[in-house]
Amino acid sequence: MWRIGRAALVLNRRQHTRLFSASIPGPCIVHKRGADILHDPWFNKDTGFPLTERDRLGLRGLLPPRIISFEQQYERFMESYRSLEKHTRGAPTNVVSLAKWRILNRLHDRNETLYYRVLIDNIEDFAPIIYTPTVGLVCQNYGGLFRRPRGMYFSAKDKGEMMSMIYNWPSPQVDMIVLTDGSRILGLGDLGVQGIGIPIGKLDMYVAAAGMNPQRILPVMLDVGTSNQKLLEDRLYLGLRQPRLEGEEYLSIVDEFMEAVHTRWPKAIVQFEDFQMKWAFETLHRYRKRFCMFNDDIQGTAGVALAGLLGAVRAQGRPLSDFVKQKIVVVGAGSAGIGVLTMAKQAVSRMAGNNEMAANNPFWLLDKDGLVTKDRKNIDPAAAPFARGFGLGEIDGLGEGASLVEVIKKVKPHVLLGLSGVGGIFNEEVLKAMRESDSARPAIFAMSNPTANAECTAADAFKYTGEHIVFASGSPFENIKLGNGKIGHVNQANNMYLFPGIGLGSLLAGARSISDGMLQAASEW
Ligand SMILES: NC(=O)c1ccc[n+]([C@@H]2O[C@H](COP(=O)([O-])OP(=O)(O)OC[C@H]3O[C@@H](n4cnc5c(N)ncnc54)[C@H](O)[C@@H]3O)[C@@H](O)[C@H]2O)c1
Ligand SMILES: O=C(O)C[C@H](O)C(=O)O
Ligand SMILES: [Mg+2]
Repeated sequence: MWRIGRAALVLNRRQHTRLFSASIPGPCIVHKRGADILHDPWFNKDTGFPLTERDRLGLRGLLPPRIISFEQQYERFMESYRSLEKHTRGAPTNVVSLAKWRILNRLHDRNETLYYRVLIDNIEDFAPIIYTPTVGLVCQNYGGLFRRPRGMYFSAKDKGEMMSMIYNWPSPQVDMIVLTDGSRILGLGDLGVQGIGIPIGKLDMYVAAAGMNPQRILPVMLDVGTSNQKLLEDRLYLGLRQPRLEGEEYLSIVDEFMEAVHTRWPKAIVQFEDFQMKWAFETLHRYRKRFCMFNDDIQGTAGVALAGLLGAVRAQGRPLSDFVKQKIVVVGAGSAGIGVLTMAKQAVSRMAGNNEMAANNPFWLLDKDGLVTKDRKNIDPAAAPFARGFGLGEIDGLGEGASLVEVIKKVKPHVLLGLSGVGGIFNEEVLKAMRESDSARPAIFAMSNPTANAECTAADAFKYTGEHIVFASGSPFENIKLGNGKIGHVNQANNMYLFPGIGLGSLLAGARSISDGMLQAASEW
């Protein structure tokens, strides 16, 4: 599926050129003059302005005399990027990644036309820099990296002001908004206002992969405080220095924002991103019938994971209808894990009929307290539908809180899927236990981000479970050389292969809401 995803990304590149060139400011009315144009990344062409435009727009004398074409500027940027790569070779990965992010971010802040052309043409190289995993590092260091504002910030201090604030955004039309409150950034936890890096990176993928007009996207941070004590004590922290709001006080901020944004742009699509679990489900339930919105961590992830689960059946050389016979162990019962199981259960019910599902529950769900069963005390209502202990398909000897190794040894699952946020929990013992899978090609999906939070590396999965596995991860890993010329192929199971299509499809269809059926269709496409 994800290879198709890449094809879709590449396909979009060609489409995108048409779309993008259609949407990027060609001959348009520019109401700015002189230095204001040079300082506006939407309109700036740097040294590419021809003499006629320099005269007409009051730029003569504000640029070096020589006119450098777009293509020459492109080559010049790529040369400086490749030179950076050469001169940082051997430096620590984080240092290199942040240096690459900085050179791309400077271009983004200066000349968006050139930036998106460069990004689209080099998407496989640059996605891991402007998106996962590097974007996680950027969010962690945002206080020191911040140079030029991008997007809008609505804070708890703006209560009652949002309806007027929304008109401060310079673009008359906004199609796509990615919104976060910074409460669960990737697997890095509460990063407060520094989480703005995620909406910016996600929207870059909308432009690069779906051809969205960069002048009609809007990254938004809802700064409702943070529970991250380290940030509250950090002198460079740019957000509200207060504990994170809770309860109705919190929801009133989100309510006011959603009202304000849809007053100005009634058809704007809002993607909720990286909200902590309780608000991820609550806000999805609260808004999905009133606005065109979705939660990417719950629904986008579910779509991508279902695509991968169906792809794993195909990779195991079995008919898709065998999906209902797949035994699937999911580690992580948060917004992502529950989202995946909910969609997978819908797919099984659709394929096999509800009574079959009850009889042979094919899912085992674990969280930080082990296997979730009906004996769990104070079970999370979201996890309850997946608690073991019902139906005839019970495998004896697996009680409440059973460990992952116990579950694998008893169940011999076809699929082991991680959305725990905890790096390395698919350790050698777990991965070796997967050798006993009932599948000739067990699937291991280490979907947590960023890389350090992946449940296992690709190398360990191939090394300990064997070279016949189907492997996918949330953050990119290189393919593995297995020796004798054989390659262990690594897929990327990331919702970036789904949300650009969901947003673009909803926009082009003029959808008033985003249904589960749309996400199912996207995952089966
Ligand atoms: N690949 C993707 O497209 C994608 C999409 C969404 C989320 N994610 C990643 O998934 C991870 C979780 O996201 P979330 O929103 O569900 O987080 P969350 O905090 O809502 O849930 C985490 C879950 O993992 C469980 N857990 C924690 N430690 C555990 C352990 N040692 N063993 C078993 N379970 C454990 C917790 O009990 C909780 O149920 C993050 O790293 C996130 O980046 C990846
Ligand atoms: O941001 C990503 O890379 C995927 C996902 O939305 C996540 O929260 O991990
Ligand atoms: Mg996310």
